[in-house]
Amino acid sequence: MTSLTRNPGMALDLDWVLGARVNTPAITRRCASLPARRSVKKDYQAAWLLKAVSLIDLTTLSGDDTADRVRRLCAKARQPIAPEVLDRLGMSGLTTGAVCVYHDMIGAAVDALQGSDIPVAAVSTGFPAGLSPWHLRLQEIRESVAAGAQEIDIVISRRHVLSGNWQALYDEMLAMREACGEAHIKAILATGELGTLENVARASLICMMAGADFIKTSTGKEAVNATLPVSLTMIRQIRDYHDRTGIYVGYKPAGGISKAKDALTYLSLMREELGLRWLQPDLFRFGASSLLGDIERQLDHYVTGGYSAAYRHALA
Ligand SMILES: O=C[C@H](O)COP(=O)(O)O
Repeated sequence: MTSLTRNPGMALDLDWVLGARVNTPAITRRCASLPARRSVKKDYQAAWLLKAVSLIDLTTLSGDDTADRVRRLCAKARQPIAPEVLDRLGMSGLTTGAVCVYHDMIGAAVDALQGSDIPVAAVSTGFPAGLSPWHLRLQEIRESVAAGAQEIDIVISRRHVLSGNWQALYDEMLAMREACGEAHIKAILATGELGTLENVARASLICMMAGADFIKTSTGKEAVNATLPVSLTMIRQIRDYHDRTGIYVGYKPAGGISKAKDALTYLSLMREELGLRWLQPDLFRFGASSLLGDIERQLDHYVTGGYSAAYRHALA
């Protein structure tokens, strides 16, 4: 896989953060027009769906996860699309971007992915609430890295955003990044709990200033997870951060993205707002547990002309 880009971060610039404004009606209008305008057909659609597969953090984050389930997920990450379908599409060697699991499942995932280039991502820091004692959240990051996770998805303290305590959010993010060492850090904002798009924009900037390699929308456990307006708000902050610093930060929408057509809409949004560079696995991932199943069905349909039953793709 493409080696991941790192964000060195910068000093907290509060003027920049507090100056961030979001034109909510304009964001809403732009997002409403996207699914209707986006129309990728036939060969192009198949190619874009294969691209989407390569960008999935194939995820299982359930209380009843077992090593067996994680091993099956890893087998799927190694071979996400049936070889005969891939063959008909003239492609080989396709894998997902990563496998994403809870800390306790890292060992099983690392073992099952031996010999592949697929990284293990772990959700750490008391996922999903992120409210366990501070020293334990940092310790969990260190232990996840020691167990073999190459990517760490942390959750920020929503209360720092809701109370406007930007310095505390910056300090928290900085400490978490340091605890990650060489592992890449994705900052989950839990946008469904941040109240306003302006808060989303400000939290995005703070996390990037404190060195987040990716900013991610949601844990998948909030009442509202990834949405297009939140995505547009976050990726415009990524663009602004890049324009001002030259630094590349990745984007990961997560939670509730389960349909191939929605994945295409997200890819189209990224391409229009940030350009093709942001459609590589080092700068874009889908956090998704069931998206792959629908993409498989659409590709099956493209190749065979008929839809396979969803149960045939139950694992993804
Ligand atoms: O980070 C990934 C999310 O937890 C996955 O959410 P999902 O199960 O709604 O696809």
